[in-house]
Amino acid sequence: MITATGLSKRYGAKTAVNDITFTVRPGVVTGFLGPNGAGKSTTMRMIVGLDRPTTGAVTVNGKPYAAHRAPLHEVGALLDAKAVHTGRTAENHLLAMAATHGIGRSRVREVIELTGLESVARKRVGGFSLGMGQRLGIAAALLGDPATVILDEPVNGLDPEGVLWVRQLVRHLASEGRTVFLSSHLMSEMAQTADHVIVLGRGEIIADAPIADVISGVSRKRVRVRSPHASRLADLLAAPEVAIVRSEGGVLEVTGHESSVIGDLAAANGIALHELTAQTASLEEAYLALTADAVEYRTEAVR
Ligand SMILES: Nc1ncnc2c1ncn2[C@@H]1O[C@H](COP(=O)(O)OP(=O)(O)OP(=O)(O)O)[C@@H](O)[C@H]1O
Repeated sequence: MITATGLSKRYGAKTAVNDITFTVRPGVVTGFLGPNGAGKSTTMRMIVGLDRPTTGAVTVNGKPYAAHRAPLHEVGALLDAKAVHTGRTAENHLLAMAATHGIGRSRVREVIELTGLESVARKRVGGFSLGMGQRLGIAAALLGDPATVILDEPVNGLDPEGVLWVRQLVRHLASEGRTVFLSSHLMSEMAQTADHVIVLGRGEIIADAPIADVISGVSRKRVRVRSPHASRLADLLAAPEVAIVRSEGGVLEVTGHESSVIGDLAAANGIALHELTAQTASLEEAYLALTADAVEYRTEAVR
């Protein structure tokens, strides 16, 4: 369990994280989403004591990270996969970490197998691909068999098989009752992996809910209508809160009316409908809608 209360981090005049309060619960996968610079990494660094909060506090399993006597058994974190001594082999890197906690060689072998690193375990980390580095970072995070696992962008650099592997691994870890907190930019990936999401924008929480609620909560439902009398129907549907986009073939994309309202209105006016389809927004659309005002580095549309 991770509990943050009124957590803020300022770097000089820059507020990276602004008074956030949240709980990451055991037994579910919680995704941490947000545009670049939203404050995800800063928050994760504060959770594991690598950054000191300017105000507020964060605890893991009831205590600040640094107050745990054997932190690797409490929290396993992958924060920067490149933060490894590149001259060491993967196995020696894990053995060195294990030695700090009296963790035996057999557990090192176990995490090497679990992360599919057997064939490269005796190779120097300096020559690793990004994907291998990610696997090694995950192996290190799991070394102490921790109750809480924090992974910053774990699928970054992984091939499709690796992405699937991470998804299955985190779901498995949650099913064992662990607290799993992972950040990602890949909304589609999160939709298939996380049960719950916390969305950060400009250092503030803009959503903290089950993933299905986030999708349905922010998206105004769109209805696709096709009719040989599209123009007449569009006139009838027009209202201040209603947006209608017309396209070829008598198709209207209507936002602001339920499909039942559109169907009833068409029937009452003797207008035939050839199609009436309610469209649900994807997680990607929901995310873009949520973070539209919170994107720090917006890419202007090319004219
Ligand atoms: N050491 C630092 N000194 C000054 N500013 C910092 C420092 N670390 C982070 N920031 C700023 O704080 C903000 C939040 O950064 P952070 O890396 O936490 O965001 P993020 O959501 O993890 O983004 P990304 O997805 O790009 O990694 C950014 O504006 C960043 O420039």
